Amino acid sequence: MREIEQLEADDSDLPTVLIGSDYRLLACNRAYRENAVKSVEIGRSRCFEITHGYTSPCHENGEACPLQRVAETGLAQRVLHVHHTRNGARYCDITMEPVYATDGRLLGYRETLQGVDHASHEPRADTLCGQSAPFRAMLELINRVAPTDVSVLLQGESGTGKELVARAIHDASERRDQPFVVVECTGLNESLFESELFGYSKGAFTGANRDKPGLVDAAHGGTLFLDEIGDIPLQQQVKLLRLLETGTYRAVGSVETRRANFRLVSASHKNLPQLVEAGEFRQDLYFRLAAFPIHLPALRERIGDLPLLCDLFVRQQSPDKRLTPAALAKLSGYDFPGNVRELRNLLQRACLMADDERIEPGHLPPLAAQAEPAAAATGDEEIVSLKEAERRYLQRVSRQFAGSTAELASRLGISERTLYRKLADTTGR
Ligand SMILES: Nc1ncnc2c1ncn2[C@@H]1O[C@H](COP(=O)(O)OP(=O)(O)OP(=O)(O)O)[C@@H](O)[C@H]1O
Repeated sequence: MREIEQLEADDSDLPTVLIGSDYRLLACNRAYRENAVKSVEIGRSRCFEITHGYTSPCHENGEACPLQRVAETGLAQRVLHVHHTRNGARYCDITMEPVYATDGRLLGYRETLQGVDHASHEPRADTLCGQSAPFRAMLELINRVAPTDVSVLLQGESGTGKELVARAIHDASERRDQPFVVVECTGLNESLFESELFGYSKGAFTGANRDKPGLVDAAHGGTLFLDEIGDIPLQQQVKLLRLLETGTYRAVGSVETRRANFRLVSASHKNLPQLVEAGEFRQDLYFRLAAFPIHLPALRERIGDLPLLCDLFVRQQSPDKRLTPAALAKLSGYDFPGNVRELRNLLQRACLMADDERIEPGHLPPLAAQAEPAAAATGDEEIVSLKEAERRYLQRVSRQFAGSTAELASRLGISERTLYRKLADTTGR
């Protein structure tokens, strides 16, 4: 029972708890008690009651239960959950492992809860916001890699949040108090590339009338974020590779070799493996950059996050305004080639166009519809449930209709309240 005494006496800030096979708490530290919204009763309280407010285990509520997995496999597990804490509901990175007595008997399961500050499942400024499965899968990868020094490659379409993710990785790393330096690689020609990245010494070229440190110097101790890395021409790729392989560099016009100290995060909207295949990107450099690749889902792949993101951007622009369900339905049928950035810009404009607190479909610009399955033209009409047909129809008409929700409801022969409810179902995918 030394484990129990040790845990009760543990004064660290990481909430930690020992849980029995029946989900009851056997011991916990001070941080766990202070973090909990309910009072913790050792021997009585069950883990899912304290952290989720559930009355039954997480797996019966649609969430992965780490205890169940550890019991099955005997191996440590790490999962991402949303927990109720004193600071509200927040993402929590959970690690669970079995704990054995010296005689080999299973004592219970030790769970540590690491709060995630860089992401939120509610609208919160300056964090990565999302709830959908593709978003959570991305967040799990971010949380795993952030505390290490491994090079990360972010791949995703323009506007998917690559710079935001790069910052999140920096903020969640040991280097968070050191600089985060962004290098926009597009448009850096050969001489600019070297002098920007490595700096130059006085007299290196005409106009160099003083020593100038480069971005690698500026990032010393911190994170260097190379954005649009796919745009670097082959000659510069060699120089970057040399920097990464030797960990050293020389300022232009200098003979002094300097040692670099940065964590590398790079990003590209281009498909780098395809560029490698086409001979436009060096394979050896690609392998160095992509030690840990992370795919950032396009907004259309995580359309379930649309209501949350709309809420975030409308609140930021005009805290008193709200998007009507009809306007949300119009947005949800759109493809968003410009992703989250396009959504943010579109809502900024809509906030300016709406005179009262309701943002209606007419306040949004015309949006090209997503391609519908071309069935009718071939005569092979797809058979779907009437509910699904209604969903598709409502999405289509709310996209096309430029008037208010009240006018649309009247044209459809239903009350405005019924239309609101149906449209909310339509977007709650
Ligand atoms: N998950 C998210 N939660 C909140 N805001 C987001 C999220 N993803 C992106 N954004 C916002 O969308 C905008 C675009 O993000 P960002 O500049 O990071 O994208 P990017 O992928 O780096 O774009 P580009 O490839 O064009 O440089 C920013 O305002 C950013 O704050």
